[in-house]
Amino acid sequence: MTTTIDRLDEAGLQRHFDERIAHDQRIEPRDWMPEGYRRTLVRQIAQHAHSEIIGMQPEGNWLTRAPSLRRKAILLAKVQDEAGHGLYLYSAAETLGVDRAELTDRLIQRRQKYSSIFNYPTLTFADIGVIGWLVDGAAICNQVPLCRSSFGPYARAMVRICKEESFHQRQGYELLMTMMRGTAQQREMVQDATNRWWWPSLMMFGPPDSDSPNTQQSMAWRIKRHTNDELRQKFVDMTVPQAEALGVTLPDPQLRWNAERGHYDFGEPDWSELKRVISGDGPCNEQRLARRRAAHEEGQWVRDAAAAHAAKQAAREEAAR
Ligand SMILES: CC(C)(COP(=O)(O)OP(=O)(O)OC[C@H]1O[C@@H](n2cnc3c(N)ncnc32)[C@H](O)[C@@H]1OP(=O)(O)O)[C@@H](O)C(=O)NCCC(=O)NCCSC(=O)Cc1ccccc1
Repeated sequence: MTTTIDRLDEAGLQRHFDERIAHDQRIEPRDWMPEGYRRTLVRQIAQHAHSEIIGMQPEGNWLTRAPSLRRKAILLAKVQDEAGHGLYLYSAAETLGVDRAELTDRLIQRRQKYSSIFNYPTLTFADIGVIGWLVDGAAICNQVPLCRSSFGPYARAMVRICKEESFHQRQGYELLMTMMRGTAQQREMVQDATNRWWWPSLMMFGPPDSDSPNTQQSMAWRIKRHTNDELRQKFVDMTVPQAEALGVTLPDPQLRWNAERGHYDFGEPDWSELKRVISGDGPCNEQRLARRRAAHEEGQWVRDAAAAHAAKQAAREEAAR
């Protein structure tokens, strides 16, 4: 088999790749792949990794002010999980021949994006619950299909990430249930946080399909398995009954069940807001990137020490041979 592939010219390799995609077979790092496929994966996986790392900040904001030791331990574990997700994803990107340090530079220099959702502030502890419920809920909707993405390392990273995300979603919902059983002021906090995070959560799925330059090709390559609008609809359908069970109102007067379609109808997100936030003009963009840059610079001595240690170990092993 390998020798047959070795003898293929560029057109033959492309045909072989297309057949594997058509048969839902995984593409692995050493397989031939079109340059555009590699570039698209690096773009999406790196953005996803950056989102996990920047996504630690809004929740990290409440670590020192969690209302109990139990809530603090839960939040700390969640934020650490997000660091882990970032690391799996950077590792998956590295199998495509890019370097994690280079990807971090691209983020810090604003040459790569991260999810719009992490540019909104976390104003009260109810935001922590709503991030778990809505933001992790949206992340799960988007990422479960990515477990079947055509690129092996990305799909496999997603399996573990999704398991952890679903735990995150449940902890958020449980926190909100607890607050809803509390005082009137706590219930107001939950409603206020829901009002602020609902529309930004819908925007996490990206622009509408009619304005999404990458969807068609990414679907053809089976990197993405559903369009942005399909996933947004799935999220709305899944979330409305959860809001009812919780006792909060979703801030969309157009939200109603459409028996004919078998789905909820919902209002149009403000796409100009998504564009603004993506292009750097959201409420917290400056703060998030400044914090990431400072953490990177302050961590230089750790990277230097790790590199010096690795060099010393390698020299010792060489001497012992
Ligand atoms: C659906 C989409 C995000 C976008 O579809 P595509 O086909 O790739 O693009 P499309 O043509 O539709 O858009 C045109 C342009 O707009 C960009 N853009 C679009 N939407 C956004 C946006 N919302 N924010 C910023 N940029 C956005 C897009 O990159 C493209 O720009 P480019 O051409 O690159 O310059 C896809 O990349 C995906 O599924 N990614 C994997 C999932 C993922 O990354 N999840 C991360 C969040 S979950 C998490 O971290 C877990 C967590 C929870 C709680 C706490 C902590 C952590």
